[in-house]
Amino acid sequence: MDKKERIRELVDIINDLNYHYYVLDNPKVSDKEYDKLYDELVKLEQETGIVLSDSPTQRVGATPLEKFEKHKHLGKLWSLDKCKTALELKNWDTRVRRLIEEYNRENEERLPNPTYVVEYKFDGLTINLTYREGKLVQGATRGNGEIGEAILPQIKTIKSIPLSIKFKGTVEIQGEGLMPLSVLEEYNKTADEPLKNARNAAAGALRNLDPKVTAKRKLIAYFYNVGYIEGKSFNTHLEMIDFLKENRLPVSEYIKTFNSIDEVIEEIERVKEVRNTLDVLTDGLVIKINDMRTREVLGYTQKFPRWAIAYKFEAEEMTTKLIDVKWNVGRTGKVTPTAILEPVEIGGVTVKRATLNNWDDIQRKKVKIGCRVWIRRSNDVIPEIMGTVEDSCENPKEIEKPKECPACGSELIQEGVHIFCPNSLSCKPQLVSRLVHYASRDAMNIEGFSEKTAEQLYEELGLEDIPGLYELKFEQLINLDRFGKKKAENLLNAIEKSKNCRLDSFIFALGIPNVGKKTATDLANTFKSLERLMNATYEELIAIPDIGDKVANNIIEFFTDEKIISNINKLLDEGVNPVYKEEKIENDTIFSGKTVVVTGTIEGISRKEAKEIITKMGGKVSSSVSKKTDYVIVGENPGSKYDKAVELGIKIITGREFLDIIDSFSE
Ligand SMILES: NC(=O)c1ccc[n+]([C@@H]2O[C@H](COP(=O)([O-])OP(=O)(O)OC[C@H]3O[C@@H](n4cnc5c(N)ncnc54)[C@H](O)[C@@H]3O)[C@@H](O)[C@H]2O)c1
Ligand SMILES: [Zn+2]
Repeated sequence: MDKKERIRELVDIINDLNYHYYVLDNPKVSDKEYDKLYDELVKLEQETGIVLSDSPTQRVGATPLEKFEKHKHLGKLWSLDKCKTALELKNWDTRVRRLIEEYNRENEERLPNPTYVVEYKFDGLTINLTYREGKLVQGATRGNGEIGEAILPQIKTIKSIPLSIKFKGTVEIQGEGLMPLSVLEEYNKTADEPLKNARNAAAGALRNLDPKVTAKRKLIAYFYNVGYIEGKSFNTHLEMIDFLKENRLPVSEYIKTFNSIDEVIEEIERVKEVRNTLDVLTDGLVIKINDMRTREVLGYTQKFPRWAIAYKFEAEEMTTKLIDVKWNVGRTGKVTPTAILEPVEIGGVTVKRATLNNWDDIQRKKVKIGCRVWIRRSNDVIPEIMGTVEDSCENPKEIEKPKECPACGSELIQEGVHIFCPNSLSCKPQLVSRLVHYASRDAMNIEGFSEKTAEQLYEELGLEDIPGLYELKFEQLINLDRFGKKKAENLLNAIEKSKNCRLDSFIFALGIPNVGKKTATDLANTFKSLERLMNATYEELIAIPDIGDKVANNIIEFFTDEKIISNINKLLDEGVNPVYKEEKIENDTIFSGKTVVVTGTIEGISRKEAKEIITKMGGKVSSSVSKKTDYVIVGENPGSKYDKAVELGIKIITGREFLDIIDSFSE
């Protein structure tokens, strides 16, 4: 195919993708796949000089839907130029600086050196508010940048958007309507049709004809631009943001300025690490020139301003084909589906498997073998299937709900939305993973005990339960494949050693559903003995700060199961002896029995750590300085507590001295 034909083809493909994305709020491909086609088109247009009249590179967004009234924006809404690497960003900066220099050479009134404003690039639906005489009179989508859809009733459901403002002139304010990720997760737990991602969720909600539906989606919004204003102008972006704040529009707390592009690049690296902790979807950062006069000089292309650029992060969402679904049995007997995928790269990692929570989830997400599915992977989270790409199935095959255990063939039982293999005694994967968990480091810490060991013990020695571990004999082990004298002895010693264990480790080792290391420690600290924990009441459990209704019930049910009680008794009979050890508190240190206040930052140690150490050293940490205070530890940039300490003549310890004290304490 020659370049001209390919251009025609790409224009058609991209226009179709735009229609699904902007008009139907239901994209057919991931942004990464879209961007690849778009970049190819841009390159071909540059190479050939051919730009078709309906090329998507010449337009913003898409034509507004007929079902809404139209709104003509007073100031145009733009798209953003984008880059993905530090080098591309530097190239943009070089262009900006060159244009500034050219201007400065020819004009008396020089433009200032650029200051860069950095903001999150929110991934939701662009909205444009119109206020007249201090009243919110219109709210619209971006549409094609000049004409959008009027969706005022829908926009009014966003509670943080003020219906009236102090400023009385006509003004248009642009921002982004968003569905917080926590809201999306909550919504998807019970929705008949789960939403595939937060962007489509927000866009679909705002462009729903029924504002009641919009209201249920609990959207929020952030504003970042004044597109049109009567009788007022701003010298800088920051001034404009202050205007938005004064008029009580919701503005993101995150906004930073830098004087060099290298500092911006450092900031990008930093934000990449933390972006997964945000509760809203961001697909990058936007870098803007702060000075408004410079913006005027730099101007616009057909599609975007030259004074701003989006730095796009690695995509977290992709589409790929579902090849198969495998059902696996876990430690508790729960049988869960794993999706086997056509390998796909997401954020530099090749993803081949993803989780599907349960059979109901598969039904709600309309997932079938042979269809393309949406995968989301963010940092260390296990990849998850979010939904199916519409009209993407080739010979789709329904996923059947298993009736028998894939490992042992027992008839499965349904409990709520989950299915379980009831054969907890001799279903191999259940026993193997229980043994591995029991022996793991945070549990009984049996050194040298691997999954392979567990399988051998089960298959070759017929080990049926955890207490059986303590009856293993040297003669049995020595006969196992890959076991020598040394290895057999080591294993027996490690098993023997595990008998003297800490209560919290033992509780964790039991594998109570939803009781992790932290909860196990809380339980040990509260009940101080296994017997008291086994007899704990619901009220006692729920009174522990981090334990909720579900976990409390899990614990009670666990300790009423006769099989489990009998296993625990066997373990105790074998000599396992979990003891509760009080955290030892030193009573012979500089802080013993003293009241201590910490102020300012101490390098290399957090406030929380400092408090923990002082407590461990027998001191009492207080938050305010009074005559009863014995010591005030003063770090960098101390607050008024330092002045107060000086005024009351309280002994001061510097951050440096404190670090020395800790060092000599821990030696
Ligand atoms: N998957 C698909 O099928 C498909 C189809 C079309 C477009 N897209 C995606 O959309 C992108 C281009 O579309 P676009 O022009 O709508 O968006 P864009 O990525 O070019 O970004 C421009 C928009 O960013 C928003 N924005 C968020 N935070 C901002 C901030 N702090 N300051 C200024 N603006 C901010 C604004 O609303 C603005 O309209 C593509 O690169 C692609 O990833 C995907
Ligand atoms: Zn089974």
